[in-house]
Amino acid sequence: MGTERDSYDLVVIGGGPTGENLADRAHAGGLSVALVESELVGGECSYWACMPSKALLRPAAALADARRVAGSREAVGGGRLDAAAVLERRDAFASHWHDDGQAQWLASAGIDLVRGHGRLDGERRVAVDTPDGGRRVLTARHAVAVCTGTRAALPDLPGLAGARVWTSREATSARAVPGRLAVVGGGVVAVEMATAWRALGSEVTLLVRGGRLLDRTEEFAGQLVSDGLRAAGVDVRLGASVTALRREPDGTLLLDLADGTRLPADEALFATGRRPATADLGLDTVGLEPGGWIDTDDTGRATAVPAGWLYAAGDVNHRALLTHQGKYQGRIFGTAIADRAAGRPLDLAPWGRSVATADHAAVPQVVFADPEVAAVGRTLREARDAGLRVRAVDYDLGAVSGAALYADGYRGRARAVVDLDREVLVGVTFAGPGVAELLHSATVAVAGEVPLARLWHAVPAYPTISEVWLRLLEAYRG
Ligand SMILES: Cc1cc2nc3c(=O)[nH]c(=O)nc-3n(C[C@H](O)[C@H](O)[C@H](O)COP(=O)(O)OP(=O)(O)OC[C@H]3O[C@@H](n4cnc5c(N)ncnc54)[C@H](O)[C@@H]3O)c2cc1C
Ligand SMILES: NC(=O)c1ccc[n+]([C@@H]2O[C@H](COP(=O)([O-])OP(=O)(O)OC[C@H]3O[C@@H](n4cnc5c(N)ncnc54)[C@H](O)[C@@H]3O)[C@@H](O)[C@H]2O)c1
Repeated sequence: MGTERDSYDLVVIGGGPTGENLADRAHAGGLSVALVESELVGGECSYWACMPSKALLRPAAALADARRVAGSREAVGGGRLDAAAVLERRDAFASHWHDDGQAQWLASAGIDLVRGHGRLDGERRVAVDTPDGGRRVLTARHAVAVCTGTRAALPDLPGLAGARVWTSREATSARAVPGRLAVVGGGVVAVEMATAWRALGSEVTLLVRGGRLLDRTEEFAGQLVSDGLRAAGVDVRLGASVTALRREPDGTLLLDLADGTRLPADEALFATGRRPATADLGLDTVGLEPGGWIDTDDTGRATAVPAGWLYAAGDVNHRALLTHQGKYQGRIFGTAIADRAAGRPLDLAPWGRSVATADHAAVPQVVFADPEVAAVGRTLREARDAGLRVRAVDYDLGAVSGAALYADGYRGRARAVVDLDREVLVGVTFAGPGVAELLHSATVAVAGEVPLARLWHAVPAYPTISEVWLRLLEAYRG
Protein backbone atom coordinates (compact mmCIF):
# COMPACT_ATOMS: atom_id res chain seq x y z
CA MET A 1 0.00 0.00 0.00
CA GLY A 2 1.25 3.47 -0.80
CA THR A 3 1.73 5.90 2.05
CA GLU A 4 0.41 9.49 1.97
CA ARG A 5 3.65 10.81 0.42
CA ASP A 6 3.28 8.23 -2.34
CA SER A 7 0.16 9.92 -3.57
CA TYR A 8 0.65 12.66 -6.19
CA ASP A 9 -1.53 14.54 -8.66
CA LEU A 10 0.70 13.30 -11.49
CA VAL A 11 3.24 10.50 -11.80
CA VAL A 12 5.67 10.74 -14.71
CA ILE A 13 7.58 7.59 -15.74
CA GLY A 14 10.85 8.49 -17.46
CA GLY A 15 13.04 11.51 -16.78
CA GLY A 16 14.39 12.27 -20.25
CA PRO A 17 13.94 15.70 -21.82
CA THR A 18 10.25 14.98 -22.37
CA GLY A 19 9.46 13.79 -18.86
CA GLU A 20 11.36 16.69 -17.30
CA ASN A 21 9.45 19.28 -19.33
CA LEU A 22 6.09 17.64 -18.82
CA ALA A 23 6.67 17.40 -15.07
CA ASP A 24 7.79 21.03 -14.93
CA ARG A 25 4.76 22.40 -16.81
CA ALA A 26 2.30 20.30 -14.80
CA HIS A 27 3.93 21.45 -11.56
CA ALA A 28 3.85 25.06 -12.75
CA GLY A 29 0.14 24.49 -13.39
CA GLY A 30 -0.36 23.66 -9.72
CA LEU A 31 0.07 19.87 -9.53
CA SER A 32 2.22 17.78 -7.19
CA VAL A 33 4.47 15.62 -9.34
CA ALA A 34 6.63 12.51 -8.87
CA LEU A 35 9.08 11.63 -11.62
CA VAL A 36 10.35 8.04 -11.82
CA GLU A 37 13.73 7.46 -13.47
CA SER A 38 15.55 4.12 -13.77
CA GLU A 39 18.89 5.37 -15.12
CA LEU A 40 20.02 8.99 -15.44
CA VAL A 41 17.83 12.07 -15.21
CA GLY A 42 18.22 13.72 -18.60
CA GLY A 43 17.56 10.55 -20.57
CA GLU A 44 19.06 9.22 -23.75
CA CYS A 45 19.49 12.70 -25.22
CA SER A 46 21.84 14.01 -22.56
CA TYR A 47 24.15 11.01 -22.24
CA TRP A 48 23.95 8.74 -25.30
CA ALA A 49 22.32 10.71 -28.10
CA CYS A 50 22.02 14.43 -28.94
CA MET A 51 24.63 15.93 -26.64
CA PRO A 52 27.54 13.50 -27.01
CA SER A 53 26.90 12.99 -30.73
CA LYS A 54 26.88 16.72 -31.43
CA ALA A 55 29.97 17.14 -29.25
CA LEU A 56 31.71 14.53 -31.43
CA LEU A 57 30.56 16.27 -34.62
CA ARG A 58 31.23 19.92 -33.82
CA PRO A 59 35.06 19.77 -33.99
CA ALA A 60 34.80 17.98 -37.34
CA ALA A 61 32.52 20.75 -38.63
CA ALA A 62 34.83 23.48 -37.32
CA LEU A 63 37.83 21.92 -39.06
CA ALA A 64 35.88 21.33 -42.28
CA ASP A 65 34.73 24.98 -42.25
CA ALA A 66 38.32 26.17 -41.86
CA ARG A 67 39.26 24.01 -44.86
CA ARG A 68 36.50 25.48 -47.04
CA VAL A 69 38.11 28.93 -47.28
CA ALA A 70 41.43 29.96 -48.85
CA GLY A 71 43.64 31.41 -46.15
CA SER A 72 42.31 29.46 -43.21
CA ARG A 73 42.68 26.29 -45.32
CA GLU A 74 46.43 26.87 -45.44
CA ALA A 75 46.50 27.65 -41.73
CA VAL A 76 45.09 24.23 -40.72
CA GLY A 77 46.90 22.41 -43.53
CA GLY A 78 46.50 18.63 -43.45
CA GLY A 79 46.12 18.54 -39.68
CA ARG A 80 43.77 15.96 -38.17
CA LEU A 81 41.47 16.27 -35.21
CA ASP A 82 43.03 15.58 -31.83
CA ALA A 83 40.84 12.59 -31.00
CA ALA A 84 41.72 12.56 -27.30
CA ALA A 85 40.74 16.22 -26.95
CA VAL A 86 37.48 15.65 -28.85
CA LEU A 87 36.56 12.67 -26.65
CA GLU A 88 37.39 14.62 -23.51
CA ARG A 89 35.17 17.51 -24.61
CA ARG A 90 32.44 14.98 -25.47
CA ASP A 91 32.72 13.53 -21.96
CA ALA A 92 32.14 16.98 -20.48
CA PHE A 93 29.05 17.52 -22.65
CA ALA A 94 27.72 14.17 -21.40
CA SER A 95 28.32 15.46 -17.84
CA HIS A 96 30.67 12.47 -17.42
CA TRP A 97 27.48 10.36 -17.28
CA HIS A 98 26.45 11.83 -13.92
CA ASP A 99 23.02 13.38 -13.44
CA ASP A 100 23.57 15.41 -10.25
CA GLY A 101 22.96 18.67 -12.09
CA GLN A 102 19.66 17.55 -13.59
CA ALA A 103 18.52 15.93 -10.33
CA GLN A 104 19.24 19.23 -8.56
CA TRP A 105 17.22 21.08 -11.17
CA LEU A 106 14.25 18.76 -10.53
CA ALA A 107 14.49 19.39 -6.80
CA SER A 108 14.69 23.15 -7.33
CA ALA A 109 11.61 22.94 -9.57
CA GLY A 110 9.69 21.21 -6.77
CA ILE A 111 9.41 17.82 -8.48
CA ASP A 112 9.99 14.65 -6.41
CA LEU A 113 12.49 12.29 -8.03
CA VAL A 114 11.85 8.59 -7.39
CA ARG A 115 14.75 6.51 -8.59
CA GLY A 116 13.94 3.04 -9.88
CA HIS A 117 12.19 1.09 -12.60
CA GLY A 118 8.53 2.07 -12.89
CA ARG A 119 5.69 -0.12 -14.13
CA LEU A 120 2.02 0.64 -14.52
CA ASP A 121 0.06 -1.32 -11.96
CA GLY A 122 -3.53 -0.83 -13.03
CA GLU A 123 -5.38 2.47 -13.29
CA ARG A 124 -3.49 5.49 -11.88
CA ARG A 125 -0.93 3.32 -10.07
CA VAL A 126 2.80 2.99 -10.69
CA ALA A 127 4.91 0.36 -8.93
CA VAL A 128 8.59 1.27 -8.65
CA ASP A 129 11.40 -1.24 -8.06
CA THR A 130 13.85 0.94 -6.17
CA PRO A 131 17.67 0.58 -6.35
CA ASP A 132 17.79 -0.75 -2.76
CA GLY A 133 15.69 -3.74 -3.81
CA GLY A 134 12.51 -2.28 -2.35
CA ARG A 135 9.19 -1.44 -3.94
CA ARG A 136 7.12 1.72 -3.81
CA VAL A 137 3.62 2.07 -5.16
CA LEU A 138 2.76 5.59 -6.30
CA THR A 139 -0.84 6.57 -6.85
CA ALA A 140 -1.83 9.40 -9.15
CA ARG A 141 -4.92 11.47 -8.37
CA HIS A 142 -5.21 12.81 -11.92
CA ALA A 143 -2.82 11.29 -14.42
CA VAL A 144 0.17 9.10 -15.23
CA ALA A 145 2.44 10.19 -18.08
CA VAL A 146 4.65 7.64 -19.82
CA CYS A 147 7.81 9.31 -21.15
CA THR A 148 10.07 6.26 -21.35
CA GLY A 149 11.57 6.93 -24.78
CA THR A 150 13.16 4.33 -27.00
CA ARG A 151 16.00 1.85 -27.23
CA ALA A 152 18.06 0.84 -30.25
CA ALA A 153 16.27 -1.74 -32.39
CA LEU A 154 18.59 -4.49 -33.61
CA PRO A 155 17.80 -6.83 -36.51
CA ASP A 156 17.47 -10.54 -35.92
CA LEU A 157 20.71 -11.63 -37.59
CA PRO A 158 22.66 -14.87 -37.19
CA GLY A 159 25.64 -14.22 -34.90
CA LEU A 160 24.56 -10.75 -33.78
CA ALA A 161 23.87 -11.70 -30.18
CA GLY A 162 27.45 -12.76 -29.45
CA ALA A 163 29.21 -10.21 -31.64
CA ARG A 164 29.24 -7.29 -29.15
CA VAL A 165 28.15 -4.76 -31.76
CA TRP A 166 27.76 -1.05 -31.12
CA THR A 167 24.37 0.58 -30.77
CA SER A 168 23.94 4.36 -30.61
CA ARG A 169 25.01 4.14 -26.95
CA GLU A 170 28.48 2.78 -27.71
CA ALA A 171 28.81 5.00 -30.79
CA THR A 172 28.29 8.12 -28.67
CA SER A 173 30.24 7.04 -25.58
CA ALA A 174 33.21 5.03 -26.97
CA ARG A 175 36.54 5.88 -25.39
CA ALA A 176 38.78 4.90 -28.31
CA VAL A 177 38.68 5.38 -32.07
CA PRO A 178 38.20 2.04 -33.86
CA GLY A 179 40.56 1.39 -36.77
CA ARG A 180 37.79 -0.03 -39.01
CA LEU A 181 34.16 0.81 -38.29
CA ALA A 182 31.24 -0.73 -40.19
CA VAL A 183 28.01 1.26 -39.88
CA VAL A 184 24.73 -0.44 -40.75
CA GLY A 185 21.77 1.81 -41.64
CA GLY A 186 21.06 4.85 -43.76
CA GLY A 187 19.20 7.05 -41.27
CA VAL A 188 20.29 9.99 -39.16
CA VAL A 189 22.26 8.04 -36.56
CA ALA A 190 24.17 6.11 -39.23
CA VAL A 191 25.01 9.24 -41.22
CA GLU A 192 26.02 11.35 -38.22
CA MET A 193 28.12 8.66 -36.58
CA ALA A 194 29.83 7.74 -39.88
CA THR A 195 30.69 11.45 -40.24
CA ALA A 196 32.01 11.77 -36.69
CA TRP A 197 34.12 8.61 -36.52
CA ARG A 198 35.55 9.13 -40.00
CA ALA A 199 36.66 12.61 -38.92
CA LEU A 200 38.21 11.07 -35.82
CA GLY A 201 40.27 8.72 -37.96
CA SER A 202 38.32 5.48 -38.44
CA GLU A 203 38.11 3.73 -41.80
CA VAL A 204 34.33 3.74 -42.15
CA THR A 205 32.16 1.54 -44.36
CA LEU A 206 28.50 2.55 -44.47
CA LEU A 207 26.20 -0.35 -45.34
CA VAL A 208 22.84 0.94 -46.53
CA ARG A 209 20.11 -1.56 -47.24
CA GLY A 210 18.12 0.79 -49.48
CA GLY A 211 19.06 2.83 -52.51
CA ARG A 212 19.69 6.17 -50.77
CA LEU A 213 20.58 7.89 -47.51
CA LEU A 214 18.12 9.78 -45.27
CA ASP A 215 15.06 8.47 -47.06
CA ARG A 216 12.65 10.69 -45.14
CA THR A 217 14.26 13.87 -46.52
CA GLU A 218 14.22 15.37 -50.03
CA GLU A 219 16.27 13.18 -52.36
CA PHE A 220 18.86 15.88 -53.13
CA ALA A 221 19.72 16.10 -49.42
CA GLY A 222 20.56 12.40 -49.21
CA GLN A 223 22.61 12.71 -52.41
CA LEU A 224 24.65 15.68 -51.12
CA VAL A 225 25.31 13.88 -47.82
CA SER A 226 26.34 10.75 -49.67
CA ASP A 227 28.74 12.81 -51.83
CA GLY A 228 30.11 14.47 -48.67
CA LEU A 229 30.72 11.17 -46.92
CA ARG A 230 32.47 9.75 -49.97
CA ALA A 231 34.62 12.88 -50.29
CA ALA A 232 35.61 12.40 -46.64
CA GLY A 233 36.74 8.86 -47.42
CA VAL A 234 33.74 6.86 -46.22
CA ASP A 235 33.01 3.76 -48.30
CA VAL A 236 29.26 4.26 -48.87
CA ARG A 237 27.65 1.07 -50.16
CA LEU A 238 24.02 1.33 -51.23
CA GLY A 239 21.90 -1.81 -51.55
CA ALA A 240 24.20 -3.60 -49.10
CA SER A 241 22.71 -5.98 -46.53
CA VAL A 242 24.39 -7.88 -43.72
CA THR A 243 23.27 -11.51 -43.60
CA ALA A 244 25.37 -12.79 -40.67
CA LEU A 245 28.30 -11.74 -38.52
CA ARG A 246 30.69 -13.10 -35.98
CA ARG A 247 33.54 -11.91 -33.80
CA GLU A 248 36.77 -13.85 -34.19
CA PRO A 249 38.91 -14.80 -31.18
CA ASP A 250 41.38 -12.01 -32.12
CA GLY A 251 38.55 -9.47 -31.79
CA THR A 252 37.95 -8.92 -35.51
CA LEU A 253 34.34 -8.75 -36.61
CA LEU A 254 33.43 -10.46 -39.86
CA LEU A 255 30.27 -9.25 -41.57
CA ASP A 256 28.81 -11.43 -44.31
CA LEU A 257 27.06 -9.38 -46.95
CA ALA A 258 24.20 -10.44 -49.25
CA ASP A 259 26.43 -10.07 -52.33
CA GLY A 260 28.60 -12.90 -51.00
CA THR A 261 31.49 -10.70 -49.86
CA ARG A 262 32.81 -10.48 -46.31
CA LEU A 263 33.71 -7.23 -44.55
CA PRO A 264 36.23 -7.29 -41.68
CA ALA A 265 35.89 -4.56 -39.05
CA ASP A 266 36.98 -3.72 -35.52
CA GLU A 267 33.52 -2.48 -34.53
CA ALA A 268 30.10 -2.48 -36.17
CA LEU A 269 27.45 0.10 -35.34
CA PHE A 270 23.87 -1.01 -35.94
CA ALA A 271 21.92 2.21 -36.47
CA THR A 272 18.81 0.39 -37.61
CA GLY A 273 16.07 2.36 -35.88
CA ARG A 274 14.39 2.46 -32.48
CA ARG A 275 11.85 0.46 -30.47
CA PRO A 276 9.70 1.90 -27.68
CA ALA A 277 10.81 1.30 -24.09
CA THR A 278 7.47 -0.26 -23.18
CA ALA A 279 8.23 -4.00 -23.00
CA ASP A 280 8.60 -4.02 -19.22
CA LEU A 281 6.22 -1.24 -18.29
CA GLY A 282 3.12 -3.05 -17.08
CA LEU A 283 1.16 -1.98 -20.17
CA ASP A 284 -0.84 -5.22 -19.93
CA THR A 285 -2.28 -4.03 -16.58
CA VAL A 286 -4.04 -1.18 -18.39
CA GLY A 287 -5.11 -3.12 -21.50
CA LEU A 288 -2.23 -2.13 -23.81
CA GLU A 289 0.17 -4.36 -25.71
CA PRO A 290 3.62 -4.56 -24.05
CA GLY A 291 6.41 -3.48 -26.36
CA GLY A 292 4.22 -1.29 -28.55
CA TRP A 293 4.18 2.45 -29.24
CA ILE A 294 1.50 4.33 -27.29
CA ASP A 295 -0.83 6.25 -29.61
CA THR A 296 -2.16 9.54 -28.29
CA ASP A 297 -4.50 12.32 -29.25
CA ASP A 298 -3.16 15.84 -29.70
CA THR A 299 -3.43 16.57 -25.95
CA GLY A 300 -1.27 13.54 -25.15
CA ARG A 301 -3.98 11.19 -23.90
CA ALA A 302 -3.46 7.51 -24.77
CA THR A 303 -6.31 6.85 -27.20
CA ALA A 304 -6.77 3.18 -26.26
CA VAL A 305 -7.13 3.76 -22.50
CA PRO A 306 -10.58 4.76 -21.26
CA ALA A 307 -11.17 7.50 -18.67
CA GLY A 308 -8.34 9.62 -20.03
CA TRP A 309 -5.89 9.29 -17.15
CA LEU A 310 -2.94 7.86 -19.13
CA TYR A 311 -0.75 10.17 -21.20
CA ALA A 312 2.30 9.38 -23.35
CA ALA A 313 4.82 11.94 -24.55
CA GLY A 314 8.08 12.02 -26.48
CA ASP A 315 9.66 9.21 -28.46
CA VAL A 316 7.36 6.61 -26.89
CA ASN A 317 4.27 7.89 -28.73
CA HIS A 318 6.06 7.78 -32.10
CA ARG A 319 4.77 11.21 -33.19
CA ALA A 320 8.26 12.58 -33.86
CA LEU A 321 11.43 10.99 -32.45
CA LEU A 322 13.24 14.23 -31.65
CA THR A 323 14.19 15.90 -28.40
CA HIS A 324 12.70 19.28 -29.26
CA GLN A 325 9.36 17.72 -30.25
CA GLY A 326 9.34 15.65 -27.05
CA LYS A 327 9.96 18.81 -25.03
CA TYR A 328 7.24 20.62 -26.98
CA GLN A 329 4.81 17.81 -26.21
CA GLY A 330 5.97 17.91 -22.60
CA ARG A 331 5.12 21.61 -22.37
CA ILE A 332 1.73 21.25 -24.05
CA PHE A 333 0.61 17.97 -22.48
CA GLY A 334 1.88 18.96 -19.01
CA THR A 335 -0.17 22.16 -19.18
CA ALA A 336 -3.22 20.27 -20.48
CA ILE A 337 -2.98 17.78 -17.60
CA ALA A 338 -2.85 20.62 -15.07
CA ASP A 339 -5.70 22.48 -16.79
CA ARG A 340 -7.90 19.40 -16.81
CA ALA A 341 -7.12 18.70 -13.15
CA ALA A 342 -8.03 22.27 -12.20
CA GLY A 343 -11.15 22.34 -14.38
CA ARG A 344 -9.71 25.12 -16.54
CA PRO A 345 -10.88 25.21 -20.18
CA LEU A 346 -8.62 23.73 -22.83
CA ASP A 347 -7.84 25.36 -26.16
CA LEU A 348 -8.27 22.49 -28.62
CA ALA A 349 -8.42 24.34 -31.94
CA PRO A 350 -5.50 23.61 -34.29
CA TRP A 351 -2.44 25.53 -33.02
CA GLY A 352 -4.28 26.07 -29.72
CA ARG A 353 -2.51 26.11 -26.36
CA SER A 354 -3.56 22.53 -25.47
CA VAL A 355 -2.72 20.62 -28.66
CA ALA A 356 0.60 19.61 -30.25
CA THR A 357 -0.38 20.65 -33.79
CA ALA A 358 3.23 21.20 -34.89
CA ASP A 359 3.81 17.43 -34.69
CA HIS A 360 1.69 17.09 -37.83
CA ALA A 361 2.81 20.08 -39.85
CA ALA A 362 5.99 21.75 -38.69
CA VAL A 363 8.59 19.35 -37.26
CA PRO A 364 12.11 20.73 -37.73
CA GLN A 365 15.20 18.55 -37.89
CA VAL A 366 18.88 19.13 -38.48
CA VAL A 367 21.13 16.30 -39.61
CA PHE A 368 24.60 17.34 -38.49
CA ALA A 369 26.45 15.72 -41.39
CA ASP A 370 28.77 17.46 -43.84
CA PRO A 371 26.92 19.06 -45.52
CA GLU A 372 24.22 19.76 -42.95
CA VAL A 373 20.61 19.02 -43.79
CA ALA A 374 17.98 21.24 -42.17
CA ALA A 375 14.35 20.57 -42.93
CA VAL A 376 10.92 21.43 -41.57
CA GLY A 377 7.41 20.34 -42.48
CA ARG A 378 6.62 18.22 -45.49
CA THR A 379 8.78 17.03 -48.34
CA LEU A 380 7.33 17.43 -51.82
CA ARG A 381 6.30 13.80 -51.85
CA GLU A 382 4.73 13.95 -48.37
CA ALA A 383 2.76 17.05 -49.34
CA ARG A 384 1.48 15.37 -52.50
CA ASP A 385 0.64 12.19 -50.59
CA ALA A 386 -1.36 14.35 -48.15
CA GLY A 387 -3.45 15.52 -51.11
CA LEU A 388 -2.12 19.09 -51.20
CA ARG A 389 -1.78 20.98 -54.48
CA VAL A 390 1.86 21.97 -54.23
CA ARG A 391 4.82 23.20 -56.20
CA ALA A 392 8.48 22.76 -55.31
CA VAL A 393 10.74 25.77 -55.75
CA ASP A 394 14.44 24.91 -55.80
CA TYR A 395 17.50 27.13 -55.63
CA ASP A 396 21.23 26.47 -55.87
CA LEU A 397 22.61 27.69 -52.54
CA GLY A 398 26.05 28.14 -54.09
CA ALA A 399 24.62 31.04 -56.14
CA VAL A 400 23.81 33.03 -52.99
CA SER A 401 26.49 35.63 -52.15
CA GLY A 402 26.51 34.77 -48.44
CA ALA A 403 27.07 31.10 -49.25
CA ALA A 404 29.87 31.87 -51.72
CA LEU A 405 31.54 33.91 -48.98
CA TYR A 406 30.97 31.13 -46.44
CA ALA A 407 32.82 28.52 -48.48
CA ASP A 408 34.86 28.48 -51.68
CA GLY A 409 32.95 26.43 -54.24
CA TYR A 410 29.94 26.17 -51.89
CA ARG A 411 27.70 23.22 -52.81
CA GLY A 412 24.15 23.16 -51.52
CA ARG A 413 20.53 23.37 -52.45
CA ALA A 414 17.30 24.67 -51.00
CA ARG A 415 13.72 23.66 -51.66
CA ALA A 416 10.52 25.32 -50.60
CA VAL A 417 7.25 23.41 -50.98
CA VAL A 418 4.46 25.89 -51.67
CA ASP A 419 0.80 25.11 -51.01
CA LEU A 420 -0.67 26.67 -54.15
CA ASP A 421 -4.19 27.00 -52.77
CA ARG A 422 -3.20 28.99 -49.68
CA GLU A 423 0.11 30.44 -50.96
CA VAL A 424 1.95 29.41 -47.81
CA LEU A 425 4.95 27.14 -47.29
CA VAL A 426 4.30 23.59 -46.06
CA GLY A 427 7.91 22.43 -46.16
CA VAL A 428 11.44 23.77 -46.52
CA THR A 429 14.73 21.90 -46.88
CA PHE A 430 18.23 23.34 -46.90
CA ALA A 431 21.29 21.17 -47.57
CA GLY A 432 24.72 22.72 -47.41
CA PRO A 433 27.46 23.83 -45.02
CA GLY A 434 26.28 26.10 -42.23
CA VAL A 435 22.54 25.84 -42.88
CA ALA A 436 21.51 24.52 -39.45
CA GLU A 437 20.99 27.96 -37.97
CA LEU A 438 18.85 28.95 -40.96
CA LEU A 439 16.21 26.43 -40.07
CA HIS A 440 14.26 28.36 -37.51
CA SER A 441 13.35 31.01 -40.07
CA ALA A 442 11.69 28.25 -42.09
CA THR A 443 10.00 26.80 -39.00
CA VAL A 444 8.49 30.21 -38.21
CA ALA A 445 7.26 30.53 -41.81
CA VAL A 446 5.72 27.04 -41.86
CA ALA A 447 4.22 26.99 -38.34
CA GLY A 448 3.07 30.61 -38.74
CA GLU A 449 1.56 29.84 -42.17
CA VAL A 450 3.04 33.17 -43.24
CA PRO A 451 1.57 34.19 -46.61
CA LEU A 452 4.19 34.37 -49.37
CA ALA A 453 3.00 37.91 -50.04
CA ARG A 454 4.12 38.86 -46.54
CA LEU A 455 7.38 36.89 -46.75
CA TRP A 456 8.42 39.36 -49.47
CA HIS A 457 8.63 41.92 -46.67
CA ALA A 458 10.89 39.70 -44.51
CA VAL A 459 14.13 41.06 -45.93
CA PRO A 460 17.22 38.86 -45.41
CA ALA A 461 20.39 40.67 -44.42
CA TYR A 462 23.06 41.00 -47.11
CA PRO A 463 25.31 39.05 -47.57
CA THR A 464 24.06 36.09 -45.52
CA ILE A 465 23.07 32.60 -46.63
CA SER A 466 19.54 33.65 -45.62
CA GLU A 467 19.30 35.54 -48.89
CA VAL A 468 18.22 32.21 -50.29
CA TRP A 469 14.78 33.19 -48.98
CA LEU A 470 14.65 36.04 -51.47
CA ARG A 471 15.88 33.84 -54.29
CA LEU A 472 13.25 31.19 -53.53
CA LEU A 473 10.50 33.81 -53.61
CA GLU A 474 11.82 35.24 -56.87
CA ALA A 475 11.98 31.76 -58.38
CA TYR A 476 8.38 31.16 -57.30
CA ARG A 477 7.10 34.40 -58.83
CA GLY A 478 9.14 33.86 -61.99
C1 LIG B 1 22.62 8.90 -31.47
C2 LIG B 1 21.39 9.76 -31.38
C3 LIG B 1 21.49 11.11 -31.62
C4 LIG B 1 20.36 11.92 -31.52
N1 LIG B 1 20.50 13.24 -31.81
C5 LIG B 1 19.42 14.04 -31.73
C6 LIG B 1 19.55 15.44 -31.99
O1 LIG B 1 20.61 15.95 -32.32
N2 LIG B 1 18.44 16.21 -31.89
C7 LIG B 1 17.24 15.67 -31.55
O2 LIG B 1 16.26 16.42 -31.46
N3 LIG B 1 17.09 14.36 -31.29
C8 LIG B 1 18.15 13.53 -31.38
N4 LIG B 1 18.02 12.20 -31.10
C9 LIG B 1 16.71 11.71 -30.64
C10 LIG B 1 16.56 12.00 -29.14
O3 LIG B 1 17.59 11.37 -28.42
C11 LIG B 1 15.22 11.51 -28.62
O4 LIG B 1 14.18 12.01 -29.44
C12 LIG B 1 14.98 11.97 -27.19
O5 LIG B 1 15.97 11.47 -26.34
C13 LIG B 1 13.60 11.52 -26.70
O6 LIG B 1 13.40 12.00 -25.42
P1 LIG B 1 12.43 11.23 -24.41
O7 LIG B 1 12.45 12.01 -23.15
O8 LIG B 1 11.13 10.99 -25.06
O9 LIG B 1 13.11 9.81 -24.19
P2 LIG B 1 14.55 9.43 -23.61
O10 LIG B 1 15.54 10.49 -23.83
O11 LIG B 1 14.83 8.07 -24.17
O12 LIG B 1 14.31 9.33 -22.04
C14 LIG B 1 13.51 8.31 -21.49
C15 LIG B 1 13.90 8.14 -20.04
O13 LIG B 1 12.99 7.21 -19.43
C16 LIG B 1 13.72 6.33 -18.59
N5 LIG B 1 12.93 5.10 -18.46
C17 LIG B 1 12.62 4.22 -19.44
N6 LIG B 1 11.84 3.24 -18.94
C18 LIG B 1 11.68 3.50 -17.62
C19 LIG B 1 10.97 2.85 -16.57
N7 LIG B 1 10.26 1.74 -16.79
N8 LIG B 1 11.03 3.39 -15.34
C20 LIG B 1 11.73 4.53 -15.10
N9 LIG B 1 12.41 5.18 -16.06
C21 LIG B 1 12.38 4.68 -17.31
C22 LIG B 1 15.04 6.14 -19.30
O14 LIG B 1 16.03 5.71 -18.41
C23 LIG B 1 15.29 7.55 -19.84
O15 LIG B 1 16.00 8.33 -18.92
C24 LIG B 1 19.11 11.36 -31.19
C25 LIG B 1 19.01 9.99 -30.95
C26 LIG B 1 20.12 9.19 -31.05
C27 LIG B 1 19.99 7.72 -30.78
N1 LIG C 1 20.14 15.18 -35.54
C1 LIG C 1 19.00 14.62 -35.19
O1 LIG C 1 17.96 15.25 -35.13
C2 LIG C 1 18.97 13.16 -34.87
C3 LIG C 1 20.14 12.44 -34.77
C4 LIG C 1 20.06 11.09 -34.53
C5 LIG C 1 18.84 10.47 -34.36
N2 LIG C 1 17.71 11.21 -34.44
C6 LIG C 1 16.40 10.56 -34.36
O2 LIG C 1 16.50 9.30 -33.76
C7 LIG C 1 15.70 8.37 -34.46
C8 LIG C 1 16.47 7.12 -34.70
O3 LIG C 1 17.47 7.29 -35.71
P1 LIG C 1 18.01 6.05 -36.51
O4 LIG C 1 18.97 6.54 -37.53
O5 LIG C 1 18.44 4.98 -35.57
O6 LIG C 1 16.69 5.47 -37.19
P2 LIG C 1 16.03 5.73 -38.60
O7 LIG C 1 14.72 5.06 -38.54
O8 LIG C 1 16.11 7.15 -38.99
O9 LIG C 1 16.97 4.96 -39.62
C9 LIG C 1 17.13 3.57 -39.55
C10 LIG C 1 17.89 3.10 -40.76
O10 LIG C 1 18.19 1.72 -40.61
C11 LIG C 1 17.75 1.00 -41.74
N3 LIG C 1 17.39 -0.33 -41.28
C12 LIG C 1 16.35 -0.68 -40.49
N4 LIG C 1 16.36 -2.00 -40.26
C13 LIG C 1 17.43 -2.49 -40.92
C14 LIG C 1 17.98 -3.78 -41.07
N5 LIG C 1 17.41 -4.83 -40.51
N6 LIG C 1 19.10 -3.93 -41.81
C15 LIG C 1 19.67 -2.85 -42.41
N7 LIG C 1 19.20 -1.60 -42.29
C16 LIG C 1 18.09 -1.43 -41.56
C17 LIG C 1 16.60 1.81 -42.30
O11 LIG C 1 16.40 1.51 -43.67
C18 LIG C 1 17.10 3.23 -42.06
O12 LIG C 1 17.99 3.62 -43.07
C19 LIG C 1 15.26 9.02 -35.75
O13 LIG C 1 13.86 9.19 -35.74
C20 LIG C 1 15.95 10.33 -35.79
O14 LIG C 1 15.11 11.37 -36.21
C21 LIG C 1 17.75 12.53 -34.69
